Formats: sequence, C-alpha cells, structure tokens
Amino acid sequence: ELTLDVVKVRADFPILERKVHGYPLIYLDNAATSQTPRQVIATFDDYYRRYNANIHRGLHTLADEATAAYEGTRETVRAFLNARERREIVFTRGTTEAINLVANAWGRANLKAGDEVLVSLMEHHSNIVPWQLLAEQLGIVIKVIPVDERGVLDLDAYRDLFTERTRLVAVNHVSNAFGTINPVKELAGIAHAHDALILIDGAQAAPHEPIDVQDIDADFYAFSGHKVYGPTGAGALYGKAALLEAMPPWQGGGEMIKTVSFDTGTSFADIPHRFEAGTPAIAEVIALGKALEWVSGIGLELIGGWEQQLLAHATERLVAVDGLRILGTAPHKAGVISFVVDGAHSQDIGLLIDQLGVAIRTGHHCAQPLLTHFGVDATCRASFAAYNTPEEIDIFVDALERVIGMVR
Ligand SMILES: Cc1ncc(COP(=O)(O)O)c(CN[C@@H](CS)C(=O)O)c1O
Repeated sequence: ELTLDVVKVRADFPILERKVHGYPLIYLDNAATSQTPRQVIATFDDYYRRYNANIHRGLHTLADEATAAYEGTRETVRAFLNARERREIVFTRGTTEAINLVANAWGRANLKAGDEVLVSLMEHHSNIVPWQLLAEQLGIVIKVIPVDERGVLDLDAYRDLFTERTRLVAVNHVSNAFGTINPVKELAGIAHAHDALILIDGAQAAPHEPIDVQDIDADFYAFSGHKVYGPTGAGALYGKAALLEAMPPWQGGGEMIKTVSFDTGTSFADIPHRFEAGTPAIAEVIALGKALEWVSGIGLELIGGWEQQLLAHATERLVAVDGLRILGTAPHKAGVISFVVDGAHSQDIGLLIDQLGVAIRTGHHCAQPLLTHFGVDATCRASFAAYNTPEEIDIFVDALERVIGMVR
C-alpha cells in the first residue's frame, strides 16, 4: 500500500537541519507543537510584504486581498473538518480559547446550578479548568468519567454517569499524555440519547487522522493550528450553526457588532463573526490555511499510517529497555508514548537526552489528574509527526539507554 515519502516530507522542514549541542536535532515533542513547513513559513513573508491590511473593514485592494485570504481559510477549515457550513467555523487562538469560548458563551447562557458536565479523567487542563471555573461561578456539577489501567475510557461508567441533569460531555478525541484515541462518535451518540451535548477537544487528533464532525455528530469540536504543522495563535472552534446562532457573544468589540448606539443599544453580528471581536491574527489564520493545504497535499491517512509504524517501532524498542514502564497502553493509540524509568527522574532524563540532540517532553503534560491517578507526577513523553523516521527513534532509544546508565 502507499507509504509516506519521508525524505520528501523532511525537505519541507528547514528546522530539521538544526544541530543541538553538536548533534542532529531529533524532534520528538510533536504533541506539544509540530514543526512548520517552508510553505507555511513563506506565507508570513508573502503576507507582510504584499497584502498586509486589516480585514472586513477597509474598502481598498489590500484589505480585500487580506479579507479574501482570511475567509479563504475558513473554507479550508470547513473542508478539513467536513463541517456543513463555513459559518460553523470560528477562529480562535487555539484549543484552549475555543473551549473557553464554549464554556463562557454557551455555558453561561445554558447551564444553571445543579446542571452536570461530564469530563474524562484523561482531559488536558484546558478541558478541565474552564468547567471548574463555571462550577465555582454557576454551581454546576462536574462528574469525572474514569479510565481503566490501560488509559482507556470506561464506557460502562460513562453510560451510568448520565442523569436528567447532564447537559454536556467534554472529552478529548486523543489523550496528549497517553495517546488513547476515544470512540468519539459512540460517545456523542450516548450523549445525544440523554439529551446532552458533546464538546470534543481535537487538539491531538487533528494532526493524526481525518476529522468528520458531521459523521461524529459533534456539537463542538476544537483544534490548534500549531499542532497541525501550522503557526501558534490560530486554531478553530466548530459549532453546529443552530447552537452558535443561539449563543450570545463572549468578547465585545469591533467586528462582532452590526450597530452600536448608546441610545438604541447594540446589535450583534451574525455567526461566526459574532465570536471574532477585534483584529484577529490575520497572518496566522492565513498560514493555518496553508498548513492544512500542506497536510491534505500529503494526505492525513498517509501521515496517520506512517505515525502508526513509528509508534509500533518505538514501542517495540522501548519495552526492551530495562526498568522502563509505558503508561497508556490503549489498543487504539495515536503517535504518543509516555513512560517512566525505575530509578530515574523523568526531568533528569529529559535534560540529559537534550544534551544528545533529542527533544522529548517531561512533566505532567497539563494532564495532572490522569498522571496522579496512575501514581506518577511526571512522565517522559515522545510524540511523532510526519517527518520523524525509524532511524530517529533508534537514535532516541540508544540515547535513552546511555542517559539511564548515567542517572541510575
Ligand atoms: C489534548 C489537548 N487539548 C488542549 C491543548 C491546548 O492546546 P493550545 O494550543 O495550547 O490551546 C493541548 C496542548 N497540549 C500540549 C501543551 S500542554 C502538550 O504538550 O501536550 C492538548 O494536547
């Protein structure tokens, strides 16, 4: 079957030529942020050289060109998520802002004291803390969906958690700490059967597999551009049109209004601009569109298949390391591996392996409740992308063996 041409892919990433402490960079922290292809980098240069202007307002050529490029990305994101309508795509800074938008614009208008929100134990803090803030301010109740010893969401417990007060399920599509891929279509069906909505945090799914929000029947879906080979500062919230239309704005300012008057009050813009107050990160949004075009040019299925091969190779090599324990052993995982090593602190491993040019992440990965449940306060985490290779994984594991020898 078709396989990804990793040499061709790597040629698009100038940063991969870098040396770190004299060693070739081995970048395995893609769950934190992915690297940026030259086509995306060039977008910034082109924008600021040729058509930088504020959007939606000016009636001049540059403003028209900037607006067309910005709104062109809305169509690119619509297609990427297979949303029905372009107006169902709201640009945000990223996943965190998207989730906060839902919590504040939908949550405050629709949740009242005693209403229940189901959140899984494997959530990232950006899909926990906004709901905790609402719980403090509105008196809503957060219930935690447990996971089993593999880091797989407990579906039976999920079903049992629903009551007539359950209004929303907030879950990630893929765990950034353990790599678990959740059956979001099934989770959505169960939520809807109980008249609850579902928000899906897609930050770690968007880079690894095709997303179809209509097939999933997601009510809200969020992702960040910088994890899908795009820039920081641009991401998107998908929301069903009927839900977005019924939501009040969450930030006030220019762009999100139709008319403003001290006498007759203010009327708000239609969706999605109602949720895009002020001057946005124009170049970043345009670059996000270019990143998604780059991904589609390679093919997400091909990227996902390649990462599965890398995950299998890395898992095979890591399980052979003496004293190493992998956390997160779901049968259905994305390219993320968390592990601990007996007798060695994760942070020490991360610092020392960096001296050999290898970039992994160590710590709690903004998933403290999950790690605490598994009895650790930190793990080492390697996460893969389209430009990684089996040879890089071998260099990583050989370096890991060396470093473990030093710290033990
Ligand atoms: C599942 C999940 N959900 C939300 C976020 C937040 O994305 P932002 O672009 O920062 O808003 C992230 C980002 N996780 C990074 C930084 S903590 C990681 O190293 O795993 C995520 O993985």
